[in-house]
Formats: sequence, structure tokens, C-alpha cells
Amino acid sequence: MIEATTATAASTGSTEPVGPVDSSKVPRFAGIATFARLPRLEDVGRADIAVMGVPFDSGVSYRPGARFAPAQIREASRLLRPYHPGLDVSPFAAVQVADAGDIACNPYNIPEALDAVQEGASTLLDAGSKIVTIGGDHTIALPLLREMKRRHGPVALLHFDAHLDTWDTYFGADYTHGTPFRRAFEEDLLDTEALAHAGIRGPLYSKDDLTDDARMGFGITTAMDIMNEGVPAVVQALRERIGDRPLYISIDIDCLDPAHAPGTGTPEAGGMTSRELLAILRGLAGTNIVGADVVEVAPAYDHADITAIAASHVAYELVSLMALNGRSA
Ligand SMILES: N=C(N)NCCCC(=O)O
Ligand SMILES: [Zn+2]
Ligand SMILES: [Zn+2]
Repeated sequence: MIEATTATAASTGSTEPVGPVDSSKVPRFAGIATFARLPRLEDVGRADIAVMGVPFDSGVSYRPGARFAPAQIREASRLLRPYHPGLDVSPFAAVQVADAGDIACNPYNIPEALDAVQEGASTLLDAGSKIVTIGGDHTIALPLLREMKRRHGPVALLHFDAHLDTWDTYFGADYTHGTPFRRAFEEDLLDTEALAHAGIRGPLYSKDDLTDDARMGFGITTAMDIMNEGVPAVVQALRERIGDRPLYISIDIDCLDPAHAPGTGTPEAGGMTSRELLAILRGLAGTNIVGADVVEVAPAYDHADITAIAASHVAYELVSLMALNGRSA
């Protein structure tokens, strides 16, 4: 039988991190999918970095399906390899990285689901893990930020998205995928000196959307700015805004152009390339990243796994940035 993992901490008796299944020994298309073929958290006991799935999409305003993203991103992550040449780090050897599985959130009760996400995050953080969350729709950033505030106080936020997600309500509902950052602002979860959107584009409801957003403290780097100014200038400006504050990075995959991420619920033309996103993230090496998420992959609209592959590489980039910062506990 093919084991999901080739080794466990107990079976190796070693204190070295347990890495992914070796794809030169067990074909990468064999076995049950975990993120990057890493061990499950329960197989290794603890992790410096945990990849947590949140299969939740009850907050969407248009095309549903992000509930299927954690499973699809794990499948698409089978081809990731253990060394990151761009950052010169072997994340899975530098620290213990493990797949923490999925939060079983209630699809019929959004506040209850959000509490479950926060509770799951809290348990992992208590055990000494940093978390890279794979959503799910963007609603789930709110409970993750609530937990960040509890641990670090108000955090800096770098938000990659086509959309502002600082809208007020939809159909009178407070907790939706278009509103998490307004709720976060209202709940004082954010360090209003250090808030940035990147990749913004597309039509808005009114000009007030922009004045509201600016009032909350956000700075906007549009998709056009990235094209006109280039990645190095954008990275420099973002780093200046963030400084060494505790930083949460929230990545809506629809920040990418639909050519690079067709599998998403609210696609907008004119976005950045996956190469630009990876380059900007790489430029954030050494910042004080305390948590991150990748959200809004909707596999039903994907083609040839383009979006799930992009998301798996984005998650790998985030794990690598965290691993560069060393062991968390
Ligand atoms: N967070 C995402 N992906 N989309 C928000 C779009 C909200 C709207 O329908 O206007
Ligand atoms: Zn979006
Ligand atoms: Zn979003």
C-alpha cells in the first residue's frame, strides 16, 4: 500500500523536520493528497508552519464553489519541489511544515462557521504553528484577523485582490466575501497606518467606495500601477508602508488576471500575472509575516488546473517566506 507519508517523527526518531514524500521514490501522482505531499499534522505532532484548509463559500455574491478549493489546491500541489531557488530556502527542511487538514465549518450558519475558523486557528497558534490558510471565500479572512489581533494587537494588512472588500453589506448581510476588511476595521483588528490593497481594478458601485476605503486607512496599488511602475517600485512602496509591523497577507486569487486564474467566483479583466504576484511576494522576504491566506479559488470554473496551480505556488511562496524567518516556537 502507498502511505500518505513516508515517515513520521516517531518512525524516524529524529528531531529533524519530516519533509514531503520523496517523489523519486513514490510517484507524485500516488497516494492521498496533502499540501505539497507533506505529512499530516497528526503524523508529526507539531509544526512550525501549518497549512489549514477552510472549505467554506457561503459568503459569496456571485459564482459559488470555493468550498472545493482546499482539496483541489492540495491536488495541484503534488508537483511542488522542496527547494526554492528564488529565496534560496528549503522550507520543508528549515522548519517543520505540515498539513493540518480542514476546518469543518457550518455551511448554513456564517457566524458559527467564522467562529469555527477562529477556533481552529487558535488551536494551531497555541501549539506554536504559524498558519497559511487555504480558503474558502474571502469571508474567512475576518476570523483569521480576529485571532491575529488577539495575539499581536492590530496588524498590518497586505491585501492582494481585484476588489476592495471594504464594502458594507450585501442584502443587509454583514459577513460576506465583499465585506471582511470593513468589519475588520470596525472591530479595530487593523493597524490603520499600514494597510495596503494591491491588484485593485474593475468597476465599483460608486466613487464613495474609494473615499470610504481611504478613510479606513488603505492605500491602493492598482493593477495598472503594477504595470506602469513595475514590481521593484511596488515592492519598495509596500515595504515602506508595512515596516517591521506584524503583517498579515491575504491573497484573493482574483488579483490575477482571469487568464492566470479563471477558476474564481468574481473575475475581473486586466489583472496582474502570476509571475508578478510571485515576484512581489518574493520581494517581501524578511518582513514580519504572522499569518497568510489564499482564497477564492473556485475549481468548477478552472481549466487545466491553471488557478489551482497558481494558488499552490502562491501558498508555497508564503510558506517559504515564513520558513525564511525561522522556527516560530
Ligand atoms: N472578494 C471577492 N472575491 N469578491 C467580492 C465581490 C463583491 C461583489 O459582488 O461586488
Ligand atoms: Zn476579489
Ligand atoms: Zn476578495
